[in-house]
Amino acid sequence: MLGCVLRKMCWKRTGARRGVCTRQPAPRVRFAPSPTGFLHLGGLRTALYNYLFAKQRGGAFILRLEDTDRARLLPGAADAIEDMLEWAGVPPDESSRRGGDYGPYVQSERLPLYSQTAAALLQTGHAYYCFCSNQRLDLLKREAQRSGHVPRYDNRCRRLQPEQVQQRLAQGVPAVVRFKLASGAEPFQDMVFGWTRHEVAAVEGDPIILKADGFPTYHLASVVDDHHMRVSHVLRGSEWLISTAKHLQLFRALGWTPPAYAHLPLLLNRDGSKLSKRQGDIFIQRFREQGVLPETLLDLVTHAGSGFDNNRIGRRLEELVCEFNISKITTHSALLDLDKLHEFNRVHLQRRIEDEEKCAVLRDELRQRVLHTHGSQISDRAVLEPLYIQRVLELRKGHVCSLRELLNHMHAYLWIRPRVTRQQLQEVSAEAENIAAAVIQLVASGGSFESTEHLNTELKLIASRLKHTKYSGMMRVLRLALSAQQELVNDEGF
Ligand SMILES: Nc1ncnc2c1ncn2[C@@H]1O[C@H](COP(=O)(O)OP(=O)(O)OP(=O)(O)O)[C@@H](O)[C@H]1O
Repeated sequence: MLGCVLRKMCWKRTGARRGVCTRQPAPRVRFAPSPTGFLHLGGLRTALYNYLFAKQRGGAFILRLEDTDRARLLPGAADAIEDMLEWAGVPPDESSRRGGDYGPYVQSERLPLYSQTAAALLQTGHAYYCFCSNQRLDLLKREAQRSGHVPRYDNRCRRLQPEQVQQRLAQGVPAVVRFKLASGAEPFQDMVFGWTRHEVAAVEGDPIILKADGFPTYHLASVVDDHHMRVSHVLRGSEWLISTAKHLQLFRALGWTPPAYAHLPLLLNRDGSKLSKRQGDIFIQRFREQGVLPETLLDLVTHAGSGFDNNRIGRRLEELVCEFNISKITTHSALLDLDKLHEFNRVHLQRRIEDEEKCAVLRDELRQRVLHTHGSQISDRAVLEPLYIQRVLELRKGHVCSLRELLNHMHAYLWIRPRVTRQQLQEVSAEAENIAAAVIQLVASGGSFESTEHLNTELKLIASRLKHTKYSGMMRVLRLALSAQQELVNDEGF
């Protein structure tokens, strides 16, 4: 805790990493997903690091939806992304749902800003209209591929005379706006990757910034929005690192001060591929449905990567905020280890059970789940009482890793009368009826079951009176009668 306070003070008074003695304004950071799919673990980690960075320094965490790729929009994804951030405990301070001073927070509602900016760039000669048809662009691409070169636009329309441009516009020839890349690369200091330099004009043709349908591409839209939303730090996936040179050129052409950049290592699948919406990867909703707790996911994604002094298990959100240290983020991508999920959830579930307030919520949730799963089969309504549910939670904490597990067939005996036939019991022991009668008598006599030791002594006494059944055989009969399980209940995960 003390470390956290010191880090906050240190950040405010100095330029922290650079050691500059100036007071830093509270940062404004943004998470900017495209609503072309649901939030996955990789996106969640990038969102979380933005959140931690902002909260550690008393700043604002903005959610901006980048919905300019109209062909890939997925209905419902925008809402679902924000729902998942809220569920995960990292809600934005500003978003289209929450409002804020710098909205709209959805790019499709900001189109005039982009067209005005493109017009300004055309005006100052930093951009130009391009009338090249898709056919020509395809041809360029194929030619490059045939000759073993990386395909790139040849900047042909840069050379059009103003009259030619006017004429084509007047004729209604479809046009895009391209940004003139300057040659020569200016290095910049990335907060994670350090000094970086990318000679973009040497490897790429001039990029499109405004499409023929009036929608901006990512490059223009993100620069315009970062400027107008007063974003001070851009923390985004490292796949954008090489585009940053382009973005910095745009900032310069517009006369704007760029934000500081931190490119975050990506979370990868086991096969080394990037977790991505396009592959329908590991969506947060799915984990939630399976009973994974939000703090488990936060723990899992931070554990996979860097950004902390150590890799201990079981950090709560407040601890993540305190302990996050951007200078500890490494440049290499991290493999996601889903095998840890069970262990992490077990730890966090136990913590919730031990927290009075959170446990009350768990009890309600478990009750709902019990009703949903066993509903009409429940003959003893006492199993729905808070005290009973609390007892179940206490007994199974540290063993089960999700509430869902308490509803599987192995745990059905906790809620409904087990279905076992006399024959099944007799197959285990010919003295099954005697055992049952003796145990029923023990219960009816009001024997104290407060301690397991006491209960064991009583049960051993009953076993000693049996002729053909040992204590272990008697226990098998009881287990079968009470739980319909032949073997000990094994906790099996989600
Ligand atoms: N696997 C990942 N690990 C870490 N950050 C990621 C990962 N995938 C995406 N991000 C980051 O999350 C933010 C939002 O990403 P976005 O919504 O574009 O998701 P995406 O999975 O990259 O999408 P798509 O694959 O559909 O292009 C971006 O900053 C992006 O860099």
